[in-house]
Amino acid sequence: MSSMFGKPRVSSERPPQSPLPECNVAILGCRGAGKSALTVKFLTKRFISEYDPNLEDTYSSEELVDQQPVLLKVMDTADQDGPGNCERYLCWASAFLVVYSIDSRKSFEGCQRYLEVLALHARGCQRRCPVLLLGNKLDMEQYRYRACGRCSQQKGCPSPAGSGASSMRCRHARTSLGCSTCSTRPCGRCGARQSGTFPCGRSSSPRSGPARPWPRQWPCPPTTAWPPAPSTPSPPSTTRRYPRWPRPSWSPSSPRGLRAKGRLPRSPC
Ligand SMILES: Nc1nc2c(ncn2[C@@H]2O[C@H](COP(=O)(O)OP(=O)(O)OP(=O)(O)O)[C@@H](O)[C@H]2O)c(=O)[nH]1
Repeated sequence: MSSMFGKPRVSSERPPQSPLPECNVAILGCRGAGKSALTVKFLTKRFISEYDPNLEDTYSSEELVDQQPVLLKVMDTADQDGPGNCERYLCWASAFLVVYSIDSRKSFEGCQRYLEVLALHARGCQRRCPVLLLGNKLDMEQYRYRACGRCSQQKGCPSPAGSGASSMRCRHARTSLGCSTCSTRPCGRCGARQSGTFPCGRSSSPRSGPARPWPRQWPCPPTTAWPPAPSTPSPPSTTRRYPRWPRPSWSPSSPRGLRAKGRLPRSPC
């Protein structure tokens, strides 16, 4: 049994005649939401920042799901302007991931159109496909728009309860989406950017800490939680499990793939 992505591989123990069950996952969302980054992170456990926004591809990886080996196929879509030509993934996928960036209200609102398309498709479809609404770029929490509770200005990504996720019958992955304070954001009513009490009278949460200029820097560099993308292939190390190159366990369906997207360094071989 060899190791792949830190998980045990079982392919060598499988009789050759029994094909793996397949699971097709389509990753949807507005441009820049981080779909490709998520895909790459999942496949390689690395964060790679360069990208070509116009490329779309499907990748496959053997994974363990409930202790069972599954051939997971991930379609990293690249719609130009919201859902279009949706048949290519509606008929193909058995699960959908609708991604938005927590620092972009526009990307969140863009998800609504995808969820509507999926809901429409589900109505005319016999099989039920799970849909997950996913808030991405959690390291950008400090730049996330938020609603001012006093002014009722909905500038930010709403909480899952108000997101419409339940009415769209999808799950909403919320890791840091909760609106705790907007003290580091301009107040929707008075425009002030400070902690404590705003000129309009709204108080900030004590959890907010010191005020930060907003935005401090844009675009935000990846935090330390994201390993920097090396420009050359990383040799396997004992502390970090980066895949060997070339990696046999997953592959883009076309030569364009991630490498063409600039997301993967070229193999040294
Ligand atoms: N800070 C931070 N940046 C991210 C994260 N995920 C993606 N990005 C950056 O966001 C930008 C867009 O990411 P992509 O993965 O290309 O987004 P996409 O949804 O695939 O965009 P399209 O290919 O245009 O559809 C890139 O500059 C990424 O480096 C994240 O979790 N944190």
